[in-house]
Amino acid sequence: MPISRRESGIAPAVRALASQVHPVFMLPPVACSLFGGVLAGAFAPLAGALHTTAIFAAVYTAHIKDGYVDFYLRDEDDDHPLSERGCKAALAGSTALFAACMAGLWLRVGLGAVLLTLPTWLVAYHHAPQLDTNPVTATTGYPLGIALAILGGYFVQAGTLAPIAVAFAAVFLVLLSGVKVIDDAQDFDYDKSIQKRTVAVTVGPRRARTAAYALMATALVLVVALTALSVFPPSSVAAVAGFGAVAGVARRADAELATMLLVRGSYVFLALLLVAVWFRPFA
Ligand SMILES: CC(C)=CCC/C(C)=C/CC/C(C)=C/COP(=O)(O)OP(=O)(O)O
Repeated sequence: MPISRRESGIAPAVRALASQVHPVFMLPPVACSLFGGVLAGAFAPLAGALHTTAIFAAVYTAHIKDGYVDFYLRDEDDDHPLSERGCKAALAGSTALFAACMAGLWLRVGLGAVLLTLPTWLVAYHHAPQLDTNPVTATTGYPLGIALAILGGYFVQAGTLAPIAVAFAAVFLVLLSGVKVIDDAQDFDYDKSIQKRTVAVTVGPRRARTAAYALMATALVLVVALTALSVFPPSSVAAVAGFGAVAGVARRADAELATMLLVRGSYVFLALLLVAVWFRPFA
């Protein structure tokens, strides 16, 4: 049985496997792995490459498994580029790549790096059909992966964790959970029809919006508190002001436009925080 569900041959197989690489979802965790490393100061390329590849393999695993479950087990999707065998082969391949990176990190950095990175694969592999059936784990899975990517990226360079890395991980876990609630609200009607329990389906779109903006506000307050505690430098408030302004506009938009604004706002937020920490302009 071929890898592609449509045609046999190497080129269709490669195209089908490549179709499951979603840059919009995959670039942020990979960037966060690198960002964690940059945050640590000195950057060892081999350890950085092993961690970044492991994070890519984890997110790829999540997408392959989610696509397989949605199409072959739940009959939710109309089409899927990979055959059943293709899904299983891709899962085995991404898991083998992840395991090879774990072995490399163990040898190069130590057990701590493995213990901080392994949960990304566990969360990814169990996203569907286990974690995506509960509104809390369906919402926090991807943000948790991002937070772990920052922590692991830092650890593989520094050999330890520091308050600044934990602070970044916590802020992004809370902020992106808020963004994910708005993102999921876009599919409210469809998710309700298939009884997919997102936050919007579980508590209703209005309360989901309130919860989402409360989570984002909590992340911004956390940055201010961590600035007051000197974990973040004073100029970090610029990131709070930047994201706060975007969130203010998004609040008046529909779920689709709000998601687009908030995702871009998250990139600006990360960039402003990075500039604040890296250059410490008012230090
Ligand atoms: C390192 C890292 C970031 C790990 C986290 C991995 C993780 C949990 C990714 C989720 C990616 C995914 C399949 C999103 C779509 O699911 P959905 O259920 O929201 O949407 P869908 O099933 O309707 O497509």
